[in-house]
Amino acid sequence: MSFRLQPAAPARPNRCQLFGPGSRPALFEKMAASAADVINLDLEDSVAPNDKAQARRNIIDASHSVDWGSKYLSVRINGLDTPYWYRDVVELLEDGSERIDQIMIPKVGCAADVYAVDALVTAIEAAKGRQKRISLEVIIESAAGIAHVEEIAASSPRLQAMSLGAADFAASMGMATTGIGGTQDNYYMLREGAKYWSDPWHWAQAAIVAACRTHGILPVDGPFGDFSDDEGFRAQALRSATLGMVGKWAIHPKQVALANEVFTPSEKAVTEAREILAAMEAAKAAGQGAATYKGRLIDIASMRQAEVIVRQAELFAG
Ligand SMILES: CC(C)(COP(=O)(O)OP(=O)(O)OC[C@H]1O[C@@H](n2cnc3c(N)ncnc32)[C@H](O)[C@@H]1OP(=O)(O)O)[C@@H](O)C(=O)NCCC(=O)NCCSC(=O)C[C@H](O)C(=O)O
Ligand SMILES: [Mg+2]
Repeated sequence: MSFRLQPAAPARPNRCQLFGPGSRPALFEKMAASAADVINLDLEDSVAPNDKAQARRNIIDASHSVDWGSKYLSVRINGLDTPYWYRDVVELLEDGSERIDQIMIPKVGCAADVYAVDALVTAIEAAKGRQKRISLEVIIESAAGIAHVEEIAASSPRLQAMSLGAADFAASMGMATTGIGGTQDNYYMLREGAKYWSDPWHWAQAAIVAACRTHGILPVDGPFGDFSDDEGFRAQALRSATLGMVGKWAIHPKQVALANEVFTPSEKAVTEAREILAAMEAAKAAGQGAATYKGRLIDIASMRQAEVIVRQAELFAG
């Protein structure tokens, strides 16, 4: 372990982030009633330019009128390259209720993007005497974003979560696909005439997880566009969970249960993790640093792995 300890990410459930356009207020009550841990009301790409001002008003009104229960309530503002973003922040925090928890910044390309939003949020909070400190989340969805991912993860004490935005990421990278996440037909290895598909999102996800874990940020997988493909969503989510991501976006309500299922450790996994911890406690009491569990090696590092699963299970139980 480095002399500098790895900080813990915020201890709150973030298995599923359900998105809905700010221009469709009829969806808000349904979103609030869903089983998603986080709600993302969108002012950015799902809202047409002519609807931006009304969408802001809809979200502000809903922050007062809708019962969001225990949901973590996040609003995605417009990108810093647009004329909309500063009004998004100003109006949301001047007129929106204290129920708003988080602002999501899209297309972040460098730490200064987060700094700019942080400065504006800080000024408004002080001027308006807001009681709740707004947190930030960012989307890595450009070549610049992934190139600067570590400095972005370190950019602000307000930063709590970071997502991969597969659609804009693919566009910015010039990737030859219109798919939003998932298996890409042309990304395969060939051996003796058989195709073996590989995962073009893997390296960006791994870079995001490493940056997030270094700085105590929640790494989240973004959208899976084909909401008619449950198995495709599940496969993508399982890969993300295996890499260390804590949750995934839902762009349609039918994806919420899938994300919750994948990012909640199964009873079998939790039982196994507890058994590993017990076996290692017994080994330590006997003066040993390693032991055998179901025919395989376990040691002190296995305890740390098992603790990750037990901590997750405890988070969702309570
Ligand atoms: C994708 C949708 C446009 C589909 O909407 P719709 O045609 O209304 O869907 P259905 O008829 O299948 O709906 C069935 C019922 O579910 C309700 N519904 C629909 N969407 C939602 C929702 N988001 N939350 C809650 N409830 C929802 C319908 O009202 C129906 O209810 P009922 O009639 O009572 O049965 C739509 O789902 C949608 O707009 N999704 C979100 C789109 C969005 O926010 N996109 C932005 C995030 S993705 C992105 O930005 C890309 C990223 O940045 C990147 O670069 O990768
Ligand atoms: Mg995007």
